[in-house]
Amino acid sequence: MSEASVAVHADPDLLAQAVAARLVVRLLDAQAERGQASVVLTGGRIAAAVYRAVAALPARDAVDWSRVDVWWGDERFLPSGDPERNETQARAALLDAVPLDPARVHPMPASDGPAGHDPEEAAARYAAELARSARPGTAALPHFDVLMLGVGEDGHVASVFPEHPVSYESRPVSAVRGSPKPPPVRVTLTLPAINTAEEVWLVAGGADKARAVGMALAGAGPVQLPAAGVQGTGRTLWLLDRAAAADVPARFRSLR
Ligand SMILES: O=C(O)[C@H](O)[C@@H](O)[C@H](O)[C@H](O)COP(=O)(O)O
Repeated sequence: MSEASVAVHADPDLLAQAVAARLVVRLLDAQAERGQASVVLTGGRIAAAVYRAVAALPARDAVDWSRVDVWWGDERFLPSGDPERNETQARAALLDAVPLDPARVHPMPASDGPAGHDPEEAAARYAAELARSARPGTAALPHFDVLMLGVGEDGHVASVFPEHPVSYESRPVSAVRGSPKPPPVRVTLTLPAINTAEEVWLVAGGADKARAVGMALAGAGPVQLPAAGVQGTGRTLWLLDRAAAADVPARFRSLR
């Protein structure tokens, strides 16, 4: 497990640009090392800005997109193509613009898909799809080179919400009902699954995130503040704009 580190950028736009540049480099490095790369996407405003910034980067063409696996950390359980789905947002902002292998793009099931209107069944199907991509006999999950997370004002990550039963869940994928952030029904990777990623990046911009970010870095409990329970196996990186970094504890400030 890795110690957290913090990088701060002047404003949300520069934050998105910097995360986009890091993401391209991370995918290139993974492909240089392993011949392929895998990324876990998230939803929300800052994630969409990052995806648009990657699409606009000339260096994105240096990535062999046909050898990138794309997974999602969480999804809003809505019909396929719904504009509120994290998948729809990511496709519009980035995925439709790069030559991915459709077989390597792994959206979470939609509410009008083969799982029917049953988020538990959708979670089970996604867990099975992850397990099929895992190295035989080793694990229930494939290797994730980088897993990106937005951070909610309440400290949620993916769709793991504070004090919600999902924050105690040990299976890798869980249905979520009664989400405090709309829509109420979701599917999410759980903290134990998120924490198998080699690098986890928590991306947050804006003053309304400062409290949650500060408390997570100060060592809050993972049930009270799921962002505090996130740790990549190789690296845990908080990527913030100045406003979101306002309450970062002093011991991380010296690292900037
Ligand atoms: O489905 C979602 O809404 C997300 O995956 C969620 O975890 C999001 O990343 C955070 O709520 C931050 O979202 P913002 O960047 O929009 O604040």
